[in-house]
Amino acid sequence: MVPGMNAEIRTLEESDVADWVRAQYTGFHIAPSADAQEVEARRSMIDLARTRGAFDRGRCVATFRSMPRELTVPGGAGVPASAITNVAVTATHRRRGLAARMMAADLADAMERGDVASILIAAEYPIYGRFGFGPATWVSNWEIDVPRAALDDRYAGPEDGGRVDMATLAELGEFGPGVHDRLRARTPGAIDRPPLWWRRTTGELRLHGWKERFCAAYRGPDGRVDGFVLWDVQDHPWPGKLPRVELSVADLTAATDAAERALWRFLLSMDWITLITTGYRAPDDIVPLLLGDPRAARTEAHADFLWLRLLDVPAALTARHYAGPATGLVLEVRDEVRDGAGTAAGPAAGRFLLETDGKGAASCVPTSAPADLSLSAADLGCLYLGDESAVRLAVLGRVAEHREQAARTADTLFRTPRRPWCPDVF
Ligand SMILES: CC(=O)SCCNC(=O)CCNC(=O)[C@H](O)C(C)(C)COP(=O)(O)OP(=O)(O)OC[C@H]1O[C@@H](n2cnc3c(N)ncnc32)[C@H](O)[C@@H]1OP(=O)(O)O
Repeated sequence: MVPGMNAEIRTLEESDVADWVRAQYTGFHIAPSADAQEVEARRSMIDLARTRGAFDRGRCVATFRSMPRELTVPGGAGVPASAITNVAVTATHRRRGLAARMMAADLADAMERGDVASILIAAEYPIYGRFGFGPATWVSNWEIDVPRAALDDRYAGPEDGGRVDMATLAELGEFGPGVHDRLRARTPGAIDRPPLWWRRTTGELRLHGWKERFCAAYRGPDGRVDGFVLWDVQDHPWPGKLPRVELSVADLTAATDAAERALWRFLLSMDWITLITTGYRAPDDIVPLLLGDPRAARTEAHADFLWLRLLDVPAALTARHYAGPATGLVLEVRDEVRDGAGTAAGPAAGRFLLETDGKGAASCVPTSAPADLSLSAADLGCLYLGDESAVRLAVLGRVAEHREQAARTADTLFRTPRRPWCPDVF
């Protein structure tokens, strides 16, 4: 018998937590010993009923957990999503179906709870497509050569009647959640930040790796905080007495367009700073276009970010808004769930009639009418938040058109004016 083939997969008991943390760290190549304080801190983050381990001869060899999150969809509504994280299989037990078995169990729980989708951030691209996930948002990270960049004159003026001030992390704890909720409401792909996120970011709870960051807030003309930015700075030896200081943006959250412009302008005009790393922004972030020379923003990374798996197609498609006219589109969705032992029809499988009212709203119900488009659940996951193009997937042969121009119609309905973006790693 190959070791681990018959490992027991189950949710955790209180007494399993330390062993589970060790296994998760081992899988992520983090030194495995965690002291009692760290185990206690990790315990405060997990829901035992949503945390699984695989146990071989009594030792935890694989980890998996999920958390509730509200995911913003086009139009601004939030849908209940299951956010999967901490998926790790110890190298001694890899490729024996443990991740697949834990995924099948977690997806079954999510369906039973009535979650509309499961979401995750994939460590590596090839892992999750087989489980019905598709990349639904992408990110770009730019490195800006600041001395070369210079602000475009059109944006160098006064800050729209508002002002930027430094803020303490304690102040961030007060105004931050409200600003972030306003950003979420206008950003498909964003998820809520639970109170623990704010406690860890502001240093109220200092876990392994915490460091103090700089923070500034933008107040609009009415005095309300409309945005904030958190950043780190790394100073290097100054060659020939010329500054060489790098600024890394950890979080730039703006609830208004003016706040977004003003905060970037603030960062780009700081003395000494020679390089700004933007962090993972939406690929259509405004920052390169604020520069007199957008080429001074070099794309360091452009990659998939939030992966999405639909669990309830009618609920998901009804919850979001659509551009375009009143029309109908019949989607045939292929879906299979693999659990390491075999395959079965997945929750997104079926044929669905999407009818839009031309004002944004839509209904979606199962139908037996002939399909206009057929595609996999993973590819519907790519289209759902508005980022991917059905026409592009049709060129690849991943979307099949059974009615002329059906992919074009899908794009008219599904695509969003600004690209969806998930600002959070989870
Ligand atoms: C949301 C997150 O937490 S992302 C973090 C994911 N974790 C990591 O990357 C940590 C390091 N890697 C690992 O811990 C493991 O290798 C995991 C979790 C990626 C996979 O766990 P395993 O138990 O080895 O996967 P499992 O045996 O269930 O594989 C299922 C299928 O996925 C495939 N697969 C698994 N991992 C990968 C991978 N990294 N790349 C390509 N294919 C993969 C397997 O080959 C298998 O394919 P098959 O069904 O055609 O035979």
